[in-house]
Amino acid sequence: MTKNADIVLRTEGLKKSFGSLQVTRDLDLALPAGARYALIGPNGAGKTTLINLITGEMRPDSGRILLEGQDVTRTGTAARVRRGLTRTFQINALFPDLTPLEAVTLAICEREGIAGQFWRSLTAHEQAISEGFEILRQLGLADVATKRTRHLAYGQQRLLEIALALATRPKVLLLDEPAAGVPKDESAMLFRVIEALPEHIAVLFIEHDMDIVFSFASRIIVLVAGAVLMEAEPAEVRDDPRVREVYLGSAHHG
Ligand SMILES: Nc1ncnc2c1ncn2[C@@H]1O[C@H](COP(=O)(O)OP(=O)(O)OP(=O)(O)O)[C@@H](O)[C@H]1O
Repeated sequence: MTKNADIVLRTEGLKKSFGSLQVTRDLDLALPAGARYALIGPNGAGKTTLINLITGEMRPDSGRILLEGQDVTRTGTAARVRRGLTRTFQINALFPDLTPLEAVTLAICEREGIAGQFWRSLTAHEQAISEGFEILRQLGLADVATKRTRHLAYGQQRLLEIALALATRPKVLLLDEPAAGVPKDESAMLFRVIEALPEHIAVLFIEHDMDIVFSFASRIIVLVAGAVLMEAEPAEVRDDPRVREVYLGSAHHG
């Protein structure tokens, strides 16, 4: 069992309905530091809704969300990001005409509250630039740091989204289909980078490709109709007859 103190993100009894449709049913999750957890489940299981609830884009009908033991259920999205709860989206939302270095540096300046302050000492900006370059290097994007984003391969663009998320200094990183639209050979590369992110960051990712899930997740949470069917290590999930029946049996999606 993971010690209580190691849990970075916890949800308790989360519930959300859209009209009569219960999309999140009494959901209890616990994400320890260093987690590389996959969230899987058939289409409509409520995966994206769960991420939206955790980040604050949606309010739960009841239940609590705890970040490092602090209740953030009523905290706004931006404040959650400042406290280390960050996500990426399924849809690419990058600025095509900025270079990766410009975009990441800008994100760091935003974090530091020095964006747009040209009178600020140059040192502050220089620090932001070198931190930005370091993040890009970590993600294998150093070679394209000064290319315009529109000229990057799609897999590199998805990595840049993760770089922008890292610029917020996350403790919890929620990745909604980070490899969506990326060719299969590039998606394994992308997940190797995710796997190698700093140890202290807890990662929860939604992914439909089971090869990827079984290779890169340290644990898998299986969501069916808004409830956790099981949470276990990949081998156990793979062998579970309920998962085969409910999820893998209906795997013609994504
Ligand atoms: N804003 C909304 N209003 C009404 N219904 C919604 C809303 N958002 C999601 N739903 C419904 O809630 C259910 C869960 O949706 P959600 O997108 O969370 O599932 P998912 O597991 O992420 O699915 P997918 O794998 O297709 O992305 C679906 O039936 C969806 O139609």
